Amino acid sequence: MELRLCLRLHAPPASAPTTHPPPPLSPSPNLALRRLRTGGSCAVAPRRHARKWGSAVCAAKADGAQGEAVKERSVSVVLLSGGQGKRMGASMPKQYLPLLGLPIALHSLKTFCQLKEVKEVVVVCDPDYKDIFEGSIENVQIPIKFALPGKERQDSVYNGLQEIDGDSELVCVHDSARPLVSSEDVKKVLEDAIVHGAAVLGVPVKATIKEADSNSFVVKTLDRKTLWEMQTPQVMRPSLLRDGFELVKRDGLEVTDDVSIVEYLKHSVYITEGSYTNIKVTTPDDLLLAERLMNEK
Ligand SMILES: Nc1ccn([C@@H]2O[C@H](COP(=O)(O)OP(=O)(O)OP(=O)(O)O)[C@@H](O)[C@H]2O)c(=O)n1
Ligand SMILES: C[C@](O)(CO)[C@H](O)COP(=O)(O)O
Repeated sequence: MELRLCLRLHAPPASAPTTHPPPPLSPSPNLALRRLRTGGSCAVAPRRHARKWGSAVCAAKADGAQGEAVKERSVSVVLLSGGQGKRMGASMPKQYLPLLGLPIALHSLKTFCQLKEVKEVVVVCDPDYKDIFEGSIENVQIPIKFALPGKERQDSVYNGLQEIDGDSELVCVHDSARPLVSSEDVKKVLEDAIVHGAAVLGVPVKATIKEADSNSFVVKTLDRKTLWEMQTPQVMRPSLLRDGFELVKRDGLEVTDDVSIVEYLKHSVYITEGSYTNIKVTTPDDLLLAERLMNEK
């Protein structure tokens, strides 16, 4: 499918190469450091071989098994574009700021529209910004639908979920503020979601993380090799998200990501190892970093 972006707000970007860096197969710098500290041999299993922690969350592939095929046109994408971007402090919501000449939100829209697995995209956005999406992509063969944003991110996800096709096998929730997600990583997380019912892109935490009390005293140091930073897409069977939302709403729970809703159902969630480059543009420095990473793509 040939896609051509025709922008009303900004000129189209110069055609960029579509190759992506390979997924991070080599151990993280932290792992290398821990190797050094233990005299060269690896005292901990590489993170991609980590297996299980907590009650309901499993870590990324241990056996290198191939993911299951995701059927063509079986996935509904909910593209979240309903935030205000307060931390960015710009004159418009951050997802509409230009990144290499294209509004941030259109970068991932383009990525999803190019995937044969995707049957539709539900854009959750303020109606004032609908025209940024409408007609932004020429020759697109899937419907672009719209839903209204809610007060919090989870309310926007709920509204988007109401608009998806009833026959979809997976719902794939993505922050439009993550313009750098690669189609390879999206495909991996879709495959894992088909196998496990729910999967999320994540990367091993690089920092040392401590829990503190309300007086800023350390309570404990968390075991870094069990910690992953969550990204989007977050993908699950639609029934899991619907059932989860019922419980979450009943119990008045606030969540900051979507698989938390599935975890609340006590259903397992698989972490698909993603890329550190899949950053969320949150503050002005992220915009500079995103520009640089996008140029290197
Ligand atoms: N009520 C909301 C809040 C957030 N989002 C979307 O969820 C993603 C992640 O949220 P975040 O980065 O926190 O965006 P904002 O809420 O816009 O940022 P801020 O907290 O700085 O206002 C973004 O793509 C944002 O547009 C949304 O659709 N509806
Ligand atoms: C879902 C998420 O992108 C995972 O990292 C993130 O939690 C959403 O952003 P927020 O800034 O916490 O609303």
